[in-house]
Amino acid sequence: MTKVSKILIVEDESSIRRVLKKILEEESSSYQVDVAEDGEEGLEKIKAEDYDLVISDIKMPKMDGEELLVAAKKLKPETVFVMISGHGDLETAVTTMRLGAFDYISKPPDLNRLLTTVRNGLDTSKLVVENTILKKKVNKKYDIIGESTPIVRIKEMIEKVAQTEARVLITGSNGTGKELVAHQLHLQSKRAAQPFIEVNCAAIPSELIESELFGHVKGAFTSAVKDRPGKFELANSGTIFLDEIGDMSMPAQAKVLRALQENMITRVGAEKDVKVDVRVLAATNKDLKKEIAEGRFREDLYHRLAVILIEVPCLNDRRDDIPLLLTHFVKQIANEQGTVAKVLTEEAIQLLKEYDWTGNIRELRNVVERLIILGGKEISKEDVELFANK
Ligand SMILES: Nc1ncnc2c1ncn2[C@@H]1O[C@H](COP(=O)(O)OP(=O)(O)OP(=O)(O)O)[C@@H](O)[C@H]1O
Repeated sequence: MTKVSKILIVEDESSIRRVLKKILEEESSSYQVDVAEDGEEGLEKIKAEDYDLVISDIKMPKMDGEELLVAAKKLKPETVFVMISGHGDLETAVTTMRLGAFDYISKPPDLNRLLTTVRNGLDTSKLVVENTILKKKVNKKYDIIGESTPIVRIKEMIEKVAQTEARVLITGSNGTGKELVAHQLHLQSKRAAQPFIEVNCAAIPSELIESELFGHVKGAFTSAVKDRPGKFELANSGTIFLDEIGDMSMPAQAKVLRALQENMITRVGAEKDVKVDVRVLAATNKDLKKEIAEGRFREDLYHRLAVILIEVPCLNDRRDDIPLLLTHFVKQIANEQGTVAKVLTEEAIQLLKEYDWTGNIRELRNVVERLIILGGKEISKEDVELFANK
């Protein structure tokens, strides 16, 4: 069965409205066509119903087509708009394209052109919807699970801070979820549609870090065979996440400090500076105050980075979240493996809740994966005792 495509025609001239409706309904039985007489009525209908495509006249009483487009895109950004432009408003038609309209057709509408545009518009609509679903799936990977007081407090903080441009330093021991916090700060920010670039500062040898972060020009050093942008440039308009910042060498810290102070970077070997617009998030499992006292971390850089501090609590301090995390991981792993999720018995959950997890949620996830592979259909307390290795 073909999927129904819901189309709304917003047009004040009743003759054109009727003709358009008739043409579309005759073209395909899968087109379900609604009509509205002006922008205001159109907006009410868009609020109440999810349309795949809206065909809207530009000149209309009460609310014109451009206003309708802007208001509708705010409510339902994925709605595809085709504008109908009359003699005098070709320029407006071009403007509406910039405001997110898919296409425009001129009055009186040419039949073939109209049907092709509608078909193309509906194809685009399908792609946009699929894309949104995929993005949601990917973003779900970064959901922070937990309802304990410390986690709720962290989520509230993320919500407040994400909207701002403030730099954030995320601290906490290994595997507590610092990376998830950084992803959420990006996803809930205005920069969400722009790149999120992650740099693991501990994994890059100190002699390469400058080129990795700031890029290089051809010939800057032996292996620099061509110009290459660094992570700061790649993150332009978006967010850079400097993970394990406590492991960065002192010379590299000086360069990062300059980038933060001036919003400028210089590729290794280049003469000119490049302006960058990047939000900086950093994380560490080290006690940076101690690192500063021992001369391994620059105090000025610390103050640049830690405008907002988010301390992620370790799992032992939020044991109440363990059952939720267990269910989450069981589902997530079953999903990855394409199998049916197993069930943990109450006793198994209780036992896992009592173990000493230090901070590491990654370890908890590994244990769940092991239990799924080695345990029975229903994961029992005995399975936990045998395979959890705690
Ligand atoms: N609250 C949570 N809800 C769901 N999954 C979580 C949560 N916290 C951590 N995880 C999962 O645990 C693993 C480790 O988390 P993450 O990589 O964010 O930790 P980290 O603190 O950045 O670790 P590291 O210090 O080793 O870089 C990831 O698989 C992550 O998805």
